[in-house]
Amino acid sequence: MLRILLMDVNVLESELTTIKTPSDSGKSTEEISVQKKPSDADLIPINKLTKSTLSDSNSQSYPLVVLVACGSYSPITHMHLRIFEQAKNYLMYESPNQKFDVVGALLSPVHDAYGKKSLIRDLHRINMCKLATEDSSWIAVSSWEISQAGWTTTAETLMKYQTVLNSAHLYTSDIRVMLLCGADVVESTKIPDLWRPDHIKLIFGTIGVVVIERIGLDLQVLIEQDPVLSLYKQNIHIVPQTIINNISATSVRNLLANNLSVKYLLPDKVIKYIEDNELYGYSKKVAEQRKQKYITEC
Ligand SMILES: Nc1ncnc2c1ncn2[C@@H]1O[C@H](COP(=O)(O)OP(=O)(O)OP(=O)(O)O)[C@@H](O)[C@H]1O
Ligand SMILES: NC(=O)c1ccc[n+]([C@@H]2O[C@H](COP(=O)(O)O)[C@@H](O)[C@H]2O)c1
Repeated sequence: MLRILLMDVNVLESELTTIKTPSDSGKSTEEISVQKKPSDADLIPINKLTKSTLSDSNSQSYPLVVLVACGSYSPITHMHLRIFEQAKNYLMYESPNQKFDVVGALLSPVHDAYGKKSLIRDLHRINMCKLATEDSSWIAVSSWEISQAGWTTTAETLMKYQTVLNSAHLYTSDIRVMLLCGADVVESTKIPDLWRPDHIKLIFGTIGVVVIERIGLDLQVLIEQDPVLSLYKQNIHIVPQTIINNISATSVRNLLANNLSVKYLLPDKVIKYIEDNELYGYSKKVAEQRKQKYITEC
């Protein structure tokens, strides 16, 4: 089968021949690169945005929201996907305070230049995120961050998405981008020099944040005790974890490095991609050797 790939030449020129992309049929693919400079519209998909639902069924109208989750996704897990659903449930139906009409979400993998040791190449992370969200009617993957010349701060990324959504004129009322993250990201604002003070003010004070609780971290206390975050607590929506799920990408990488099963921690399509491309230390040879040993011993 002949497969044509459209890729951002700025970032991916050198990668084209070596990376196996998701194949619909599961058969082998031949890759040809067609070089094209992608526009923001190519990189920031808006095709999955839904119509407003809460506002339609009530005389009252609710602010329209697109959730944006910036992160490493190395690799994407079921927990990363789950936080979108948790946030949507909470903002639309469970929150005792202001409710929001969640019309879509963008999953925004970070640029390789962010420099975290655990990051594998951004094209792999994007491909896995796309496979993981194929079946979602409302979560889309943005390649905008990885297509920039270097790392983009979260505040700049959110502002970019807000601008693109504003100029698309999709709804009669305003649409608002909000940051979706786990509690560890909020905690990281305390790390000296990691976040610019004006960015903290912009993200927490103006844009708004939806935070998913993580085991071992008391968010209420963290926010109350922080002189800056406590100023913006009205704008920080804390989503309780009613079903505790603590899958971490770190533990998934550790399992893969030891050629151990990660089934049910990640979508099957993502597992197949990792195995096909032998990512995170997973080795087909070791897997085959183990299989042979098992057969011989039985
Ligand atoms: N178990 C979890 N509970 C709540 N939020 C989570 C959980 N796992 C990840 N997240 C959130 O998902 C987003 C993307 O996560 P990211 O890939 O950057 O880090 P991570 O999953 O903690 O990975 P790593 O283990 O590599 O540090 C972040 O906002 C993070 O806080
Ligand atoms: N100053 C900033 O804007 C800033 C600082 C640290 C992390 N982040 C973002 O947070 C996300 C998660 O990063 P970690 O995986 O390091 O927690 C990434 O998308 C990263 O870009 C942003």
